[in-house]
Formats: sequence, C-alpha cells, structure tokens
Amino acid sequence: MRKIAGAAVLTAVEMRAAEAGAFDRGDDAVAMMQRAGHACAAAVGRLSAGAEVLVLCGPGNNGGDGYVIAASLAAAGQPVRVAALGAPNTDTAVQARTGWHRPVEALGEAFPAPVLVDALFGIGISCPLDDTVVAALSRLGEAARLTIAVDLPSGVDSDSGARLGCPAPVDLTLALGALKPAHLLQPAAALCGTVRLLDIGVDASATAQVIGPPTLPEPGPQSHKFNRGMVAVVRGRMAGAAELCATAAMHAGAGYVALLGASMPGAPHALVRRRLDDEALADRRIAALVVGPGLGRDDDMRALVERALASEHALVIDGDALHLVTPEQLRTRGGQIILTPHAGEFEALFGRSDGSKLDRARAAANASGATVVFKGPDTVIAAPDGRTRLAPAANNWLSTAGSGDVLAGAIASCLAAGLDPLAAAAAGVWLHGEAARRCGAAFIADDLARALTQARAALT
Ligand SMILES: NC(=O)C1=CN([C@@H]2O[C@H](COP(=O)(O)OP(=O)(O)OC[C@H]3O[C@@H](n4cnc5c(N)ncnc54)[C@H](O)[C@@H]3O)[C@@H](O)[C@H]2O)[C@@H](O)CC1
Ligand SMILES: [K+]
Repeated sequence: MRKIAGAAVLTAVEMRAAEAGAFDRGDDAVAMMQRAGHACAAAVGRLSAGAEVLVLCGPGNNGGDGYVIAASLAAAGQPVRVAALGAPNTDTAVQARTGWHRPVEALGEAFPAPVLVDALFGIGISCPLDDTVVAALSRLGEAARLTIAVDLPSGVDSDSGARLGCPAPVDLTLALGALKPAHLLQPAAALCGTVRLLDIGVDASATAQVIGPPTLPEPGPQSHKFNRGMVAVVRGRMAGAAELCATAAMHAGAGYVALLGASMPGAPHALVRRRLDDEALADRRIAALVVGPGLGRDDDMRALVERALASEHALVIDGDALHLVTPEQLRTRGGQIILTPHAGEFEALFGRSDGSKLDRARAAANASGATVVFKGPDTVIAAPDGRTRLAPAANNWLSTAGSGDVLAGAIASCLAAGLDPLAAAAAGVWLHGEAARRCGAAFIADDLARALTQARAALT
C-alpha cells in the first residue's frame, strides 16, 4: 500500500489494456484477482484491528475482489461476513466466489458491521445505481466505524468523476494497480476519503500522473539573482493582485522579481519596481513574464496583452488576460505559454464542451498549443503533447481571494528557474498546495504567498 504522489492515472480503457498486457505476458486474471484481493485484505485486516468486517460484493470483478478479500480475512481468523448484489457474472468472479465457503446475505437485508468493505462496483459501472442499492450502501456505511472502498467508491464514473447515484463518502479507497481519474476529479474525489495505491502486477505507465514533490534547481556557488530566474509581472488596473503574484514568485524561489507598473506602498522591499514601457518589457533577462492578475479587460489592457504576446518571453497568462486572447492567437504565437484558468475563465477561452475535466484540459492544450492549468478543487494540467498531471486533494481553504494570483507567481518562478512548462506548472501547483497545508485554516493569500518559502524549503 503506498501513497499516490507520482502514481500513474489510467482511464478504464487504459486500465483494461494494461491488464490485457499483463495477460499477454503470461499472467492470468484469476491470479491477478487473488493478488488484488489479498493486498486489500492485508490492508483491511491491519485497519480493522480484529473488528467484524462486512464485505459487499457486486456482480462483476470488483465483487470478485470482494470474495477474495472475505476469504483471505476468514483464513486469517478475522470475523467477516459477505452480502451480495446477485450472483457473480464474470468467469473470474465466479472463480473467486468458489473460495468463499460461508453464507452470502442479500444486500438489502444485510446486518451492519463496524468495518464495511465496498466491493460492489469499480471501473465497470455503466449507469446510475438503483436507489435501493444507494439506500443499502448508506445504511451500512452510516452504521460502520470504518468504510473502505475497493478500487473506487461504488457509484462514481471512473473516467469523469461524475456521480452515478449518490453514494456516501468512504474513509479509505484502495486503488488497484493505478489511480483512476475519479480518485482525483470532483465530485468523486471528495467521496474517496484517503486514497492509497495497491500493486497488483500490472505495468501502469501512463501519460497522466498524480503531482508529487517536484525537483527544483538549488542555488550553487555560481548562482546570482538573474540566473536563479527573473520573473516580471505586468501590473494592470488592480495593483494588489499583481503584487501578490510577484510576492509569491519571490517566495517560491525566483532570484529577481520585477513589477512592471506603479506599485502600492507596502509591497516587499525586495520587489523591483519598474516603469511599464517597451524597454522593460523587452528586457532579455526576463525568464518568465506574467500577465493577467488584476489586469482589467478594457481596450488598453487588451493592447497590453498583445505587447506581452509580441515579446519573446515565456509567458504565464492568468485572470483577466484569459478573456483577451484566443486559442488560435496563442497557437500562432507559440513559444512557452502557461494558461491558468479557473472554470469560468476556461469556458470563456475555450467554450463549453462535454467530456471530463481531463478531456477538456487536453483538448484546450491541443487547441492553444499552450500548457493549460485548469484550476479548481481538482486541478488538471495538460501539455500540448498530451502529457497530463492531476493534483491530489488540497486544503479547501485555498478558496480565498488572491489564491490564483499566488499560484500564477509560483508557476512563473518555476518556469523562470528553467523547468519545462508542464513541470513548472506541476511544481507551482505542488508548492501552492504545500503552502496551503502549512497555513492550516482561514489564511489569506498574503500568508499563502509567504508560506511558499517553507514549502520550497521542504524540498531541499
Ligand atoms: N483481472 C481483472 O479483470 C481485474 C479486475 N479488477 C477489479 O475489477 C473491477 C472491474 O471489473 P468489471 O469490469 O467486472 O466491472 P465492475 O465489477 O466494476 O462492474 C461491472 C458489473 O456491474 C454491472 N453494472 C454496471 N453498472 C451497474 C449499475 N448501475 N447497477 C447494477 N449493475 C451494474 C455490470 O453489468 C457488470 O456486471 C475493477 O474495478 C477492479 O476492482 C481487479 O481485481 C484487478 C484484476
Ligand atoms: K467499490
């Protein structure tokens, strides 16, 4: 059982292909299910500390895992019962069922137990759960002290994270072989509780990964303020947002940060103030230019965004600037560009579309040629080459004014340090999440920007 940082994230189709690849190499489905079930049982056994376990088994292979878990716990002397939603209907699950030699209760009539293991449905759920199933899950979940989902909480769509029924949250989800998008995308992610990964012997390499602690360059004897990475932030109508962004860039490790445009009294002394003119914008030492925080959306600001696009700098485009560009314009401009839209900005720039947040971020990166950081409680980063990174659940207190300005600054700092746009975006999201974790509760964006120093120090 391991933590999820850096883990591969596979869609249902990719997961089945990974399993098929293992079978092609001589593995078989029954052996794989035994490994999955025994790995789950070991975790359940440790966590239940001898309390009675009720395992709920569905009709497919998720249910098959459940029978193996129950049999394994029984063999270890743990009190365990099984309740099922019908008979197993796959060869592998039928085989797993033969290993359980005790009664099987009907789901709707099952008596609760202190530990509930949900092995009703995993990646194979295809339509919303019946109300009677949701009612049974809720009743048994509420009565349990500890609820554990096998692979996924039953009633969520594996690829999109949508609810299929209204399941209650579980305490722990044991992801089998790889993470699935639903472990990270809302609303499903909030139902998963703590997520841990179990190895079941499949090769789970993928273009999508969970963001983990980044590797960032450390200063050495040759370092000076400019080669540590110079960030410039364009000040628009609201100076505060640009100053927050610039402050965040400094605390995330940039060697030199310039605010282009008039600052307000009280900004950090280390922040370099420069006039916003062509000479400042053309400064070749700028390694990342941020435009958008507190910018405004009038014609003057549109012209300013165009001047930023006309520069040769690597760009972080945030906030209002996302309303003043088009995907085609960005694709034509090329070069290193990171976009940091929240849901409203994303829709304004890329329009409404169906599909999961992962699909939408990938399509946006493809359309714009930029790296897209689709922000929210389930941030997804997509690069134009198809690689994606998904953020683990972060501190919900991040839903505060200025939090996005801080993120843009953190990302710009990592871009200026020489990381490629995908790595820089992922590093910035990690630093932002770690800073928020350290801040605890009810912090403001100024605290968050300062806490980036501690988040950065945690990596050294
Ligand atoms: N070798 C394998 O195939 C392995 C499979 N694994 C497990 O197998 C799971 C996937 O198994 P399956 O593909 O069989 O899928 P599931 O077991 O998730 O569910 C599919 C079954 O549920 C039924 N179903 C779907 N939606 C329903 C609904 N709303 N109401 C009632 N019934 C519904 C389907 O008709 C089918 O019988 C994974 O999540 C994982 O837990 C693991 O054991 C690893 C190995
Ligand atoms: K499940």
